[in-house]
Formats: sequence, C-alpha cells, structure tokens
Amino acid sequence: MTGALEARLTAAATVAAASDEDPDARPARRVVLVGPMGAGKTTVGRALAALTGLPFVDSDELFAQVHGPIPEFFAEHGEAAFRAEEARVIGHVLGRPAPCVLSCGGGAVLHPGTRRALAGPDSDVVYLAVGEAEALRRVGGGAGRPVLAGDPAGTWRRILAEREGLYRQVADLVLDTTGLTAAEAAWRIVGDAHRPRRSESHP
Ligand SMILES: Nc1ncnc2c1ncn2[C@@H]1O[C@H](COP(=O)(O)OP(=O)(O)OP(=O)(O)O)[C@@H](O)[C@H]1O
Ligand SMILES: O=C(O)C1=C[C@@H](O)[C@@H](O)[C@H](O)C1
Ligand SMILES: [Mg+2]
Repeated sequence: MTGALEARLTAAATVAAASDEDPDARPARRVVLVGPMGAGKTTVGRALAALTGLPFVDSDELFAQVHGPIPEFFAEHGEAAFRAEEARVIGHVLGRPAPCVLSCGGGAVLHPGTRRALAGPDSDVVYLAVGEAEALRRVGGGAGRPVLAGDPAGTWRRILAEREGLYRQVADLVLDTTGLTAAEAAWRIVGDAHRPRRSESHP
C-alpha cells in the first residue's frame, strides 16, 4: 500500500460522500483494476465502488453493451479485433474526466495505447494478483472466457507468464487477493486503517 494512494482514495471517498449535490467538488480520480482472469477485478471493483461512492465501470460489460457477448465476438471477429475494440472502449472511459472505478478485461494491458492511457496522472492502477490454484477455482471451466477454451489451467498459466510484466509495469499498487474476500481486498486498497471495526463495548 502506498501512503499517497491510500490518502487519495480516502479523500475521494470522503468527498464523494459529502458532495453528492456538488459533483464538481469531487477529485477527478480513477482507480483502475488490472490483472489476470479470476483475480476479481469485476467483483473487487464493485466492492470498491460501493466503498468509495465512485461510479463503477467494467470494460468487459461496456464492451458487451456495445458489441454483444464477448465469446460471440471472439468467434466471429477473432482476438485481434477484440483487442482493438477493447482498447477503444477503455480509451473512451479514460479519456473522460469523470472519476470512477474501472475494472479492465484481463488482457487489456496487452494494448500499448491502453498502457499509455493508464500511465496518465489521473489514474491509480491496482494490479490484483492471485495464486494459480485460487484463480482456477474462481474461473472454473473458463465459461464465458474464450481465451481459456480447451485447456483453462495451462492457458491461464501461460498467459499470466506473458502478461505479468505488463501488469507490474502499469501498476501503482500490487495487491495479492489470494485468501481475501472481495470486500477485504477493497478495504486493503482503500487502506485497512480506515475500516470500521465492531466496537468491543457495543458487540
Ligand atoms: N476475493 C475473492 N474471493 C472469492 N471469490 C472471488 C473473489 N474475487 C472474485 N471471486 C469470484 O471469482 C469469480 C471471478 O471473479 P471476477 O469475475 O471478479 O474476476 P475478473 O478478474 O473480473 O475476471 P475477468 O478477467 O475474466 O473479467 C467470480 O465468481 C467471483 O465471485
Ligand atoms: O484475459 C483475457 O484475455 C480476457 C479476459 C476477460 O476479462 C475478457 O476481456 C476476455 O474474455 C479476454
Ligand atoms: Mg471481470
């Protein structure tokens, strides 16, 4: 956890909660989650958005709203076309000044334009890491994830090896979610020190 990131997120949560009637008072920050399939980008992103009051955007969901289901798009147009359109969707979100939590598709970092956009000063990028066994438990047989078709375990391992350097390159913070619930991961990002505890005098 970087102190600076924690402070910015805490400020974002505080300001968002306090200034619903004055959106201009919100800091123009985005928290962007990257990482492999099953890291929990979508699930932790939702929890983080609820925690901070920031709007939630998932690039896979936005992609599907525009182009229809991802497996069908892969089957019809192939992975290269998917990557190009995915980069446009993410570029659209990152090109707007509105603060949000943005959960990216697992392969978004493969696109150089997306990596450049993530390096901008308004985005705090979190690499959600996860151990292989837990990721494979979470993604099951890989349903809905066309790149895992055929050999989910072997493919997951290979593409993590190909992408891990890119995840680390774009990240301001690395959080290993292995053994954490999604809510715990979201609290780790905001800063555990701010997590409300059950009072011992009022159980
Ligand atoms: N920290 C967690 N603990 C337990 N289960 C989790 C956790 N995070 C996610 N899950 C579960 O794992 C599955 C995959 O999570 P999720 O869809 O959020 O991953 P993702 O990183 O967004 O994957 P993709 O790159 O394919 O979009 C979901 O069923 C989700 O409920
Ligand atoms: O890691 C990947 O290459 C992918 C992950 C998913 O989030 C989707 O973006 C798509 O299924 C491809
Ligand atoms: Mg997702």
